[in-house]
Amino acid sequence: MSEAVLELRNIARHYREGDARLDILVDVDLAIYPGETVALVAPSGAGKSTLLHIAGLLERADGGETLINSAPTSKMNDRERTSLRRSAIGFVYQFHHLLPEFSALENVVLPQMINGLGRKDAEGRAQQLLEYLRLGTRASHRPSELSGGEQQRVAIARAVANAPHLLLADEPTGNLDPRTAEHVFATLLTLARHSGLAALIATHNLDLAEQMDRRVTLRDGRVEELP
Ligand SMILES: Nc1ncnc2c1ncn2[C@@H]1O[C@H](COP(=O)(O)OP(=O)(O)OP(=O)(O)O)[C@@H](O)[C@H]1O
Repeated sequence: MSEAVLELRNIARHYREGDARLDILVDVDLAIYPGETVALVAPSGAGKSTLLHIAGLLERADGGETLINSAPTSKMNDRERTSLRRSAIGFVYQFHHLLPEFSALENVVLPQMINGLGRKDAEGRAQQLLEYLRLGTRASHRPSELSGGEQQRVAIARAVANAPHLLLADEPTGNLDPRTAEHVFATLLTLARHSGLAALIATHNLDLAEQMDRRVTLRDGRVEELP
C-alpha cells in the first residue's frame, strides 16, 4: 500500500474549564491513504472539529504525532507548519468563509498567489477549477451574488486550488438544504476521487457518509471504525 497522506498517532488533546479538565481526544489513531474518502460521524461535542484542526495543523495536540505524507509535524515551528498546510492541505468549512469583497475567481486565485504562483497561472487554474465545478459563468460574481450551493462550490475550488494531497471538511453541507447538500457533496466526492485526494469529512448526514469509502466515529476520545 502507498504511504498515508494523513496519519494521526496517539493524539491527545484536552481543554481546561476552570478547575476541570476536559479530555476530548484521548488516544486517536487514524491513517488515510491517497484517493480514500473517510466520513467522520460523531455526536456534537465529541471532538470532530478538534480532530480536524489538529490534522490540518491549525491546532497543536497535547500528545502524539500528526504525520503529513509521512513527515512528523509536532517538532516543526509555526512557520514550517503553515507552509506545509498551505501546500498540502485544503479546508472546507460549514460556512464558506469566502472574502466578501472579492469575486469568486479572486477567492480561488489568492491562496495560489500566497503559495507563490504568479497571477496569470493562478487565474488560469482558478478559471479551470470553476468551470470544472460548473461555475465558469459565475467567476466574476462576489459571494453575496451567489446561491449557498454556489458559494460552497467556490469554497471547494479554493480548498483544492493549491492541489493539496489532503482535503479536510467540517460539515461542508451543514448549512445547505438537502437537495443542494446532496449536489455539493457529490461534487466534493467526484473532485476528491478525480484528483486522488485523501479526504476526511465530518458530517452528521448518514446518507452522505454512506457514499464515502470508510466511516469512522469518535468514542471516548478514540477513533473507531464504523461498518
Ligand atoms: N478552545 C476550547 N476551550 C475549551 N473547550 C473547548 C475548546 N474547543 C472545543 N472545546 C470543547 O471540546 C469539545 C469538543 O469540541 P468540538 O468542536 O471538537 O466538537 P464537535 O464534535 O466538532 O462538535 P459539533 O458537531 O457540535 O461541531 C466540546 O465540548 C467543546 O465545548
